[in-house]
Amino acid sequence: MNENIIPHTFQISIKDRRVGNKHNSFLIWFTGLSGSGKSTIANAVELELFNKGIKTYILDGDNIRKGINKDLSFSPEDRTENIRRIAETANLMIDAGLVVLAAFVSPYKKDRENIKNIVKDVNFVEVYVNTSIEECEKRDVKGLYKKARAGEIQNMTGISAPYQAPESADIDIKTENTTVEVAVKQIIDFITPKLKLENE
Ligand SMILES: Nc1ncnc2c1ncn2[C@@H]1O[C@H](COP(=O)(O)OS(=O)(=O)O)[C@@H](OP(=O)(O)O)[C@H]1O
Ligand SMILES: Nc1ncnc2c1ncn2[C@@H]1O[C@H](COP(=O)(O)OP(=O)(O)O)[C@@H](O)[C@H]1O
Repeated sequence: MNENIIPHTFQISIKDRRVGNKHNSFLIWFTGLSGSGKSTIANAVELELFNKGIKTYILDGDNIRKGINKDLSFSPEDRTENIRRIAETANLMIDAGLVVLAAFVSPYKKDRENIKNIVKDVNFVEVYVNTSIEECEKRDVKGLYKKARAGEIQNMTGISAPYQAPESADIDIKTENTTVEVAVKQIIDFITPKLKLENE
């Protein structure tokens, strides 16, 4: 019963951890179709941050859907639960003082809104990796679109399941006319002021 769970107060706080790391902690959330470029851009942003001494971690399909969420499918209900668990995991990592980069299709607006409730608005940066379905299908990095067209994959986002595009993402990257380098610069420029601790 939830009312019987009484949280402990530990001596080391989120603030202590942030001061120890010399930077703020928050979540950078990448949303977009499969093959839009979420992992490629998140990876390049992490490399840049890591080289500046920022403590980071990437959450993506490989470490989540093959581990903690391996029981979940691509039904709307399971996608909602997928995003909820990832947001809770990210929240712990924010608490641990990290800049977390999360790259998930996250096709439903209400699920992305719920992330803000879990990690709090101030800790949430939304990046829309805005690539058309035509381009993603042309790239077909993993051959999934071909399989979806052949009816071998159900609920494929953009083909047989919806993608609800963000209307006011913090950063909107149109990868069809933006290089990875330019996208990384756009993101780094946006988040740099957020890395600063209060009273710095
Ligand atoms: N039906 C269907 N729809 C969309 N994507 C599919 C599907 N089946 C498998 N895949 C592969 O799983 C990756 C998406 O998982 P996510 O956890 O990001 O999806 S979601 O946020 O729960 O919608 C996605 O990875 P990315 O290509 O990195 O986006 C796909 O490779
Ligand atoms: N401007 C760009 N930004 C990101 N990826 C790009 C861009 N142009 C081409 N690509 C290619 O698109 C593919 C995106 O794949 P990936 O990053 O795995 O997407 P996702 O994680 O969204 O499924 C990669 O092969 C990448 O090299």
